[in-house]
Amino acid sequence: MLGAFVREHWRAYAGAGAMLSCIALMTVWIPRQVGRVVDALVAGQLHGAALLQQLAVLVLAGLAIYLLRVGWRLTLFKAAYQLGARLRTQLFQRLALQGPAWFQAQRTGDLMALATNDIDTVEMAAGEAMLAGFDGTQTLLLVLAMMVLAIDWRLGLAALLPFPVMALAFWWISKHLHTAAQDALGAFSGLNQQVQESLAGVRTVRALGLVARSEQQFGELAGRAAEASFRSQRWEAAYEPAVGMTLSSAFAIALAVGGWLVARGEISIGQLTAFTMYLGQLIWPMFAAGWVMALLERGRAAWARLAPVLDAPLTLADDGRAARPADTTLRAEGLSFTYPGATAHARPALDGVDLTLAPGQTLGIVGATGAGKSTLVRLLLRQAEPQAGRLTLGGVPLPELPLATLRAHIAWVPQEPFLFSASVADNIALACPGATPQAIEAAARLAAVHDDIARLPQGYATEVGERGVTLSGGQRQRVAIARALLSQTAGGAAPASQLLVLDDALSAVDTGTETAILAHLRELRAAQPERSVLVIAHRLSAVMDADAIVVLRQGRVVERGTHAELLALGGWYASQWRYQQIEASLDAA
Ligand SMILES: Nc1ncnc2c1ncn2[C@@H]1O[C@H](COP(=O)(O)OP(=O)(O)OP(=O)(O)O)[C@@H](O)[C@H]1O
Repeated sequence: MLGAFVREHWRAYAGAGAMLSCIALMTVWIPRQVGRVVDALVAGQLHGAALLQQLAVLVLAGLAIYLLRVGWRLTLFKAAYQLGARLRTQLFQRLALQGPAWFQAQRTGDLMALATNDIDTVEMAAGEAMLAGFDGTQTLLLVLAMMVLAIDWRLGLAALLPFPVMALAFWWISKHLHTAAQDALGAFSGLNQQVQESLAGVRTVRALGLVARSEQQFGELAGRAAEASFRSQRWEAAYEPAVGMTLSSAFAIALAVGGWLVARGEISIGQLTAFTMYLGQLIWPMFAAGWVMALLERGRAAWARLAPVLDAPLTLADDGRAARPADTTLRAEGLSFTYPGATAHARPALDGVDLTLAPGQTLGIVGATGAGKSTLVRLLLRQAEPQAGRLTLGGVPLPELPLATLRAHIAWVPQEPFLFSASVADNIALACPGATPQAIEAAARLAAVHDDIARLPQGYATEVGERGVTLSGGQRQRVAIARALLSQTAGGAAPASQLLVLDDALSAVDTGTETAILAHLRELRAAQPERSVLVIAHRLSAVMDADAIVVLRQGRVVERGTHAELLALGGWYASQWRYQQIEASLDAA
């Protein structure tokens, strides 16, 4: 991935490399020139305008180095930031393709940390580290060549004696830094997870009086993250003393051996001056080496966390190519599903379910909690694949349809709908961005939420979601119903969906509102006779007018028929109906 990125942006990398080469050449030229100037001064051959000219050339060279340094950074960082943006997009695309089974095994905080912290770390490794590594190595080789070849090889070799020890120290530090960096990134992820959970559950935490415990937990995690970062920084900091000690030993050796060579007349004072300047120039490559190693180790640790997510096999295949069938009969045949991770003797969530929903019909699904109703919807939306049996739309098995086709066919209202941080109107028009205000209001009226919206401070323009007004559970459900109904009626860019799925979507509204919404749905169906509705409900009044009702118990169909037939059957439905009727009359009293 990194290699491919560098190849693609070779111009930026080559440009930055060329600028760095110019810098390195000028950098090694300067001491040599200073040496010459010193020797000429000592010999009394340089003064007046000639001296000023030499000094001006040196200053200009310094200025050119400065400008080139700015240039390479700008060129390269642009490329590195592009890498960051690319990685983030790739991560997001990958996440969008994953099915719920994959998300169940992930922690939100980890994914957020990957998208921010880990990608930043990889970005640093690809930008600064790569070029500083190149620059450091180049400067090191040039400076060494000048020291050994252009000044005196004996002096060069003697001064370099402490360097192998430093290389050994670097290797040892990097080994520890890699582990420490991995721990630090992991600890940051854990902290992120805690922030995410605490904020999402802040009301529950407060209501249960768990603020102190939550604070303590957070404090502990923050402490652990800080400690892990500190450990990693401590290893990083160990590079500096290693460089410092090596260079001071090298300076001591250079002065001793160099002084002796000058005394014997084998090198000039100017050459010794140049040599010590070269030694000083080794500071940057040495520090660069430590710094680059630290960045690369951190980058490698981040990449090791990022790569498995980018390469994880998709849990949801989207390779169906069938066209949208003309006949939209939905059929389940022998449908069975067991949740992954369920114990061997656990009952399947769905067990040999057969049902049919013809175009224009309404099918009600009822059953006690845990009977498998929501699981059926999950399979219908292909959030999971059945282990046995199949679901077909117009005879076409669902996996043979492109996911986009299937999802455009279904308008789904989940039990707990999500509202985005946007206006009510935008939330309703989520699936049909081009919908007119009139169409949005019509959908809101059908979902019996128009009056509630009209009472909001800015009506349809009121911001809701995390950053806006908090709507009640029932209002949220009705906004979601309006959203689904709009996607069934409004033209917009997307094709109108044909199947409305209400997954216990009326649970939080009162019986009167439920009756009003169901009456609207009936009117709508009369106008659009080919549309079908799947109603999942606890409250039987929501399905009593359905063309057929299926009762699930422990994943199996135990009763089926119309409301009247089921009452006559005298089974679960009939007793549940009686019970709910009594409950309703008690509520009314
Ligand atoms: N993500 C999951 N992992 C494992 N088991 C699950 C999962 N979701 C549901 N189940 C189990 O599958 C069975 C059917 O659950 P499902 O949610 O379909 O029931 P339901 O009829 O929709 O219930 P409710 O009316 O309470 O929403 C239950 O035994 C439940 O414990």
